[in-house]
Amino acid sequence: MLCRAIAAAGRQVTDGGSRDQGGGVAGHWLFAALAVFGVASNLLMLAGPLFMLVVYDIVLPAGSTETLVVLLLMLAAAQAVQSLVDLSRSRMLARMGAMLRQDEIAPAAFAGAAGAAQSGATVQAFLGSAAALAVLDLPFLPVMLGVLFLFHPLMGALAIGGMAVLAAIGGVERHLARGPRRRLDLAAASAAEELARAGPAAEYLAATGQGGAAARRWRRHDTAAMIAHLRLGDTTAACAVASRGVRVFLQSATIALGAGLAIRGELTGGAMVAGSLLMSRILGPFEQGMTAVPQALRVWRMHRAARRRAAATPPAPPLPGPARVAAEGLAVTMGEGARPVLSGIEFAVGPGQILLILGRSGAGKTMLLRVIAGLLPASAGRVTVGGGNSVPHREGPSAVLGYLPTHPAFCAGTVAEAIAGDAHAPGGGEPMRTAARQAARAAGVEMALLSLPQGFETSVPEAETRLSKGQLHRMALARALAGRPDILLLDDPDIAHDPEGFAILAAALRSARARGASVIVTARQAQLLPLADLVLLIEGGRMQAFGPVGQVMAGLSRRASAVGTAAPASAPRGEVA
Ligand SMILES: Nc1ncnc2c1ncn2[C@@H]1O[C@H](COP(=O)(O)OP(=O)(O)OP(=O)(O)O)[C@@H](O)[C@H]1O
Repeated sequence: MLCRAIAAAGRQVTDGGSRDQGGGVAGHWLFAALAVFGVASNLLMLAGPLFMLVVYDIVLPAGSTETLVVLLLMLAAAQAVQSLVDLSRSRMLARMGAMLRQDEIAPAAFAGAAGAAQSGATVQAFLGSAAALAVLDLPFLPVMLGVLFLFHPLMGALAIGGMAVLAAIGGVERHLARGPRRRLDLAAASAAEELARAGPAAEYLAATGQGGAAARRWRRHDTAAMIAHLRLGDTTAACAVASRGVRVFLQSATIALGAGLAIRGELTGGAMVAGSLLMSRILGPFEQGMTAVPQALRVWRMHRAARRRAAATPPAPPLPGPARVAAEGLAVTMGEGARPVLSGIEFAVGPGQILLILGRSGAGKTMLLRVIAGLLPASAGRVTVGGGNSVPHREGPSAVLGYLPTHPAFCAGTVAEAIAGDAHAPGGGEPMRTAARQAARAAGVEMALLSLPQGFETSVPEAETRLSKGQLHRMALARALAGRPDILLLDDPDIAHDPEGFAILAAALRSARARGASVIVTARQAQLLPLADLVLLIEGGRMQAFGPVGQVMAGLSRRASAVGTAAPASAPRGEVA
């Protein structure tokens, strides 16, 4: 049974885990084997006390050396079997941990993989530890306790009293450690954040000489963490010493109690010694179990939360129709009771149309693009991406979507993979490299990328140190264009800010429109207006106007001349007023 369980679990782990077939079978075998082996291990635990009982009460009075040798051999065999059984239980639990870890990580989207990997690693580490075995052994404690009661009720009562004292010490420890543990977590997190920020800010810190202030702040947090760590250590050490003292004393107290009962003829000498051994086999696992159970509950809650997160992110459905993006009564609120950062947004962009979203800094342009890209949920209304409209908020896979975020960043890999790896996954290879070259050409960055040490095969981290900010931005535009996406979302493409870049962007937008893509671009300035078919004006998160460019501009001009001022966004290259 053990071999089948471990082999099935091992197969599942190495195969990448098909939970429906091999995974489920392996899980059932493991549970069954764990239960059987748990019973066996705990029954074998009684071999030692039984040996004492027989030696003191039968072998010594009979004076039989042969019986003593046979009993000793039987005890050695029992303990060898118990060691094997416990080793097998540890191995089964470790494999169960690996299966659960795989369960958590497999469904996680790559973007959320860090959280899943962390919780998966915690689950695996717990199940591979002695604490997990201690939890599994807890249900067998009443059996041991029952045997002690059989020896004599007073011995059982002493064990229960000892367990109550150990539980009280555990409770005091939890109470005293709560404060230092909270302070330690806070200070350690602040120190880690200070260090994490020092990396990206290294140039600023060096140039302005503020490394001293940052270092002082980090040292303050680190010192607070160190002090809290010391206090926590003092508390746990004191409680551990007290627990150990109680356990050792109780073992001697059992002997004393047994001796007293033996003097009164209520207990045999063998039961006295066996009872003392049994007492240590009860109190040790009980003490371990007290710290292991809260740990197990924390790990279980973490695992359940990870499974819920995985279930809450189903794969995107296929694009149901032609490229089209529309919003109806869309609103976005960040946090409970907060003012909406977007409200009353309504628009529709068809295939082969370019929509320009214009607004001042902080108007809500990025928020709107993020909702369309499926990165932010709408709190009211809906956005449909593609031809369908049955799913509220958003539908459509991101694979057909080209996206240029405000602060583009790239995953590790080569430049070619960074640009076209997703558009051509899982194929990769030559088609991917060709697509990367074409997209880079369209974004005006091909020559810069070819001049890198290994051209398009240069690693992204190296390219990032060798390319200018503008070139990296163009590389991000190339990534958005790669694979000729049906829907193209460009957030404030700063390539538009110089004449050469403007011409490149204009050509890329016209080409996307010509092949029937729906294009949405955000900007603070109006110089992209001549390229657009539609314009959406936002102010303070609210839609001011939407429609064909000529119509919206004419409306603005009429409104402006009615109040005797110039039209705000009508100046082709002026900032939106
Ligand atoms: N996480 C957040 N929580 C609460 N409010 C936010 C959050 N992120 C952004 N905002 C607010 O939402 C509003 C719109 O922000 P958004 O980034 O969409 O502006 P924008 O029009 O793109 O500006 P810019 O042109 O400067 O990039 C801003 O007032 C901003 O302060």
